[in-house]
Amino acid sequence: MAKELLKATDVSEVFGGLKAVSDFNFHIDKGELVGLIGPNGAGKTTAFNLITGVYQPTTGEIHFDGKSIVGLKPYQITQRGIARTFQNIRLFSELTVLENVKIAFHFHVKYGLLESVFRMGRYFSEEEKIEEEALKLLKIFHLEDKADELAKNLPYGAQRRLEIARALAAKPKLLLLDEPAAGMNPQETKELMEMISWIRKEFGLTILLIEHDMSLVMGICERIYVLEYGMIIAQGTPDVIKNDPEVIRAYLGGEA
Ligand SMILES: Nc1ncnc2c1ncn2[C@@H]1O[C@H](COP(=O)(O)OP(=O)(O)OP(=O)(O)O)[C@@H](O)[C@H]1O
Repeated sequence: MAKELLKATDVSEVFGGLKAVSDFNFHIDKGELVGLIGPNGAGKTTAFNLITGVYQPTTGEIHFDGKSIVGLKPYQITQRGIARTFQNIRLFSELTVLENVKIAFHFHVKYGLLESVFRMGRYFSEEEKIEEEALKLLKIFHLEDKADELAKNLPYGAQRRLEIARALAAKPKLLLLDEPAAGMNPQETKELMEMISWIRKEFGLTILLIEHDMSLVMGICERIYVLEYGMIIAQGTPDVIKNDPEVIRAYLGGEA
């Protein structure tokens, strides 16, 4: 059996009087592709914000790779190996497509200040390596022809793909995708699904995704958690979820 990579135990998050996430217990094993679904306001993005250190849990524990990550800052959690994309795309809009990916790589390079000032030695070889790796990622996401365009000038679907490419530049073990297919047409969504499956294998990733597009969730996730009012009301394989009466009631508006 695969080893647990992420585990949340009795996690709650209270905003004022509202329990946005309540007694959240879940786990993701290494290599799994797991979906997190639920109606608007169910607490999905709050769960992502708790995992990535944007919020601290009011109560409960979160372990990543066997160690607690509660209390760590978002950048420390990125360094531990968790990267994410956002529901509202957050790119450096005035930078080029290539620069957006190269910036993320820079978190991982090791060269001293003097070397970078004088642009000598290791700096050059690191820069060349970064550019090469960034271009490789752009190719995976069919963005290599757009490398020199400003990020803001890309069509919406391409901006979403660029966000994933940038997240991968942080070399994560766990990738969190917040509505990656939002705003995409069916053809773009289909291509995105193939890309997600491919990068998982290629990079040995574990993936947790929030998505409203049921064809995507049911098509690629092995396991799904369903949230309603901050609580997990169901979990299981796509077949189990599709036929769960609680899910049909809560999420699909009563239609079988
Ligand atoms: N920073 C905050 N302060 C106060 N309330 C918040 C905060 N963040 C989220 N909430 C509330 O917590 C609840 C869960 O919100 P969240 O954004 O996590 O839901 P969601 O499942 O991601 O919804 P959607 O599908 O609409 O994105 C909502 O009632 C929301 O208004």
